Amino acid sequence: MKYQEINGRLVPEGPTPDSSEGNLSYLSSLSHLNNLSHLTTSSSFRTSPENETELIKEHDLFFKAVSLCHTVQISNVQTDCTGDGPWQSNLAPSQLEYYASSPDEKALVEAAARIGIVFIGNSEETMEVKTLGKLERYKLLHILEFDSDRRRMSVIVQAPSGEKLLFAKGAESSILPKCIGGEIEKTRIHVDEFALKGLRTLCIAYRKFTSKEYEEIDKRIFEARTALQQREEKLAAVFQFIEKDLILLGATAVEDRLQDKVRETIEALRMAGIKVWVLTGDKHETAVSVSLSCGHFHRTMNILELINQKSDSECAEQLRQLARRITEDHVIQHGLVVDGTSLSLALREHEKLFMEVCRNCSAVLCCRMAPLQKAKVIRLIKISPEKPITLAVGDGANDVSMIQEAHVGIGIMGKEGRQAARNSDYAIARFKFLSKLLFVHGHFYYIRIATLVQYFFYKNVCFITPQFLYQFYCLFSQQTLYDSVYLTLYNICFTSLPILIYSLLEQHVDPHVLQNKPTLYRDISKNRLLSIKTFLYWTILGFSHAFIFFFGSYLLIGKDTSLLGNGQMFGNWTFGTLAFTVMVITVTVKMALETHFWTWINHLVTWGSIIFYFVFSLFYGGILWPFLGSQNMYFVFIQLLSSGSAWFAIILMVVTCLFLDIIKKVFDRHLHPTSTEKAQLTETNAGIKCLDSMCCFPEGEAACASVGRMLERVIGRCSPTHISRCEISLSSLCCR
Ligand SMILES: Nc1ncnc2c1ncn2[C@@H]1O[C@H](COP(=O)(O)OP(=O)(O)OP(=O)(O)O)[C@@H](O)[C@H]1O
Ligand SMILES: [Mg+2]
Repeated sequence: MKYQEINGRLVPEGPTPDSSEGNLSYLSSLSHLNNLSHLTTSSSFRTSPENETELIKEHDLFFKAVSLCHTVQISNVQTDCTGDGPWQSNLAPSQLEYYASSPDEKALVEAAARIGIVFIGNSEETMEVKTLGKLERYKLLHILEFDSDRRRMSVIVQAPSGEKLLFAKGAESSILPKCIGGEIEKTRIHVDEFALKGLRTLCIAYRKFTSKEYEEIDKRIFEARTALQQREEKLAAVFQFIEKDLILLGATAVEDRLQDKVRETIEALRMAGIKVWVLTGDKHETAVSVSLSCGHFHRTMNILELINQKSDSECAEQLRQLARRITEDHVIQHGLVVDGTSLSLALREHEKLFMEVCRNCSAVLCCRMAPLQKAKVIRLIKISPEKPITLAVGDGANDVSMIQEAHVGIGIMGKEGRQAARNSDYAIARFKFLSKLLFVHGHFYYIRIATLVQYFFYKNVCFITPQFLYQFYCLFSQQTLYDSVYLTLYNICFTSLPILIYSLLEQHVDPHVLQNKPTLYRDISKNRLLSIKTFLYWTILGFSHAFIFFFGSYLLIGKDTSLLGNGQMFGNWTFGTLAFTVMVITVTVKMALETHFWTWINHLVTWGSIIFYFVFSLFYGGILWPFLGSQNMYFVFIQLLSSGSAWFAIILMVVTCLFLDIIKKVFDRHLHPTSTEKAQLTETNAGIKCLDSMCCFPEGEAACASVGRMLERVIGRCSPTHISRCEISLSSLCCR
């Protein structure tokens, strides 16, 4: 806890971890007010005996509220070690391990424990708190659960004295309007100050119930919870009825530290041509401050605001003004801040105008968003005229709806539980891994899938077109060009493995280059590799290859040509087999030409497929198989291979087919290479690659340093050409 604010008095520095009994000196010091003067800002505060008791009461109630109003759980393992369970009153707080779905709650309960008000366990019916070593049992009557629309939660407890109390905590916008007592205005100012520092704030309040009041609300809660229809609405109405007439106790501010490399990751996303929007439930000031610190907003940016709009017309006017400012202000970049209520007004009737403003802003920040609003924003972007692909990243339960709405949903397994991760398409452990996920794995899989799909079309066009052309020469007699076994095995055995292995292993550029140069991602943006142009290219390539297979075979071993030494001529099946053989080789070598990353598996399946075809054909046609009724291919393949001219025909046709493709590739690469193609030329040192990945782990860093030193020594013995290469590798080591 960074700050606490108790009834208008600001405590600038939070308590520090202390003894096993909590920071007893802190609370006991409350009774010696000379120690307390530095904690207060209220000038009206005097250290008189009445104030002293009042202050102790306020502090006590505030911390009681903090340690009772939550849904934190205690780890059983930790509590087992002293006595017989979590109810042990002599349990040392340092042995307690708190678990919560909200990191704020955990921080607050831990902070209260350090002060000396230790939450030591709960069951369905009681909550136990130890105040300065004295055990107090609170009967837990009801929990009014937190939800992101209400932005608050409450508990109703029965104090040991028998009093029935409601403790509520939540966003200042949802608690302060419900308060009728306490230092509301002072607290509001303090909360704003905290938020400007980028801290996450919560307000804490309480209410006392008379027994009659409690009976009434108990009845209402029971009715709502057991309702068979519209339970949610009924519960919301009851919560609304209960959480009112509160007395403000104070506010808390918790620092929500950014994970490491958030700034770098956001910068990389931007360089990759990805537009970043931040959607958060946080307060406006907190959200802006966090956006500035994470690099979403820059100091040089012109920040436009659409906040606190009350009506449609006011909102429309503000939007028009913003649109005007964007055209008039000669600033390169604009950032837009919009809050939940203004956003719903903007989307009601002025959707187009709003989108127009957003389109001209390089960064958009939406704060105080309810979960469904986050999903709505994603839908709005999805259906905008540009039809962009949306990706949502979130870590909390309030991000689930937006994760599900986006084309790609990514959940971060973090302090806020696993709900987001469980509902996502991909789950990552840290935000920084997003760049590797997109720029390395995303890029690889896009290339792999794009090639896989188009190659399949290509190889089947190659396969079926000669059969079609053949019909013109066999009087449409339904005679097949290839034997039925070849027809069956073409896609299953002869040409399946190279593309399968390609689509699993291909790395067209070194992964480190991809990660360090996010701009390469632009080469595959807008589905560039699956565009009509590339699809047509592959299809035309397939047709041209098929024409070469068919007419090449026809010309080279046509009916009047004798190709065997003894004057024998080839028949129908030999003609078909020749075309088929050329096809299997061409299609496989074409895959080899597409492959940039050669492993032994690629070699095995590529050359293995061709060898398998030959070996299979030799056995298939070379033996009279007893279980085959008729064997059209008997000795056909062997006869084909025994002709030198057939070998010449095969080589000539394969080379002709691939030559066209190679020429196109060479011209393309030299005349207008893409950045990815340029990067492919960047030399990468295989030895350094494994070092690089080693450095990603903390344990690897020490090893890296020593290897780095060793390399430096080795450089001294290198030739000048090698030195420059080593230096690049070394500098990449030193960056870490
Ligand atoms: N456990 C809680 N108890 C009471 N109030 C809470 C709790 N968690 C959050 N709040 C309040 O409700 C607000 C909205 O919370 P929500 O979880 O929707 O978004 P967030 O956690 O602030 O931001 P993000 O969208 O970045 O996760 C918070 O800003 C906070 O003021
Ligand atoms: Mg949250």
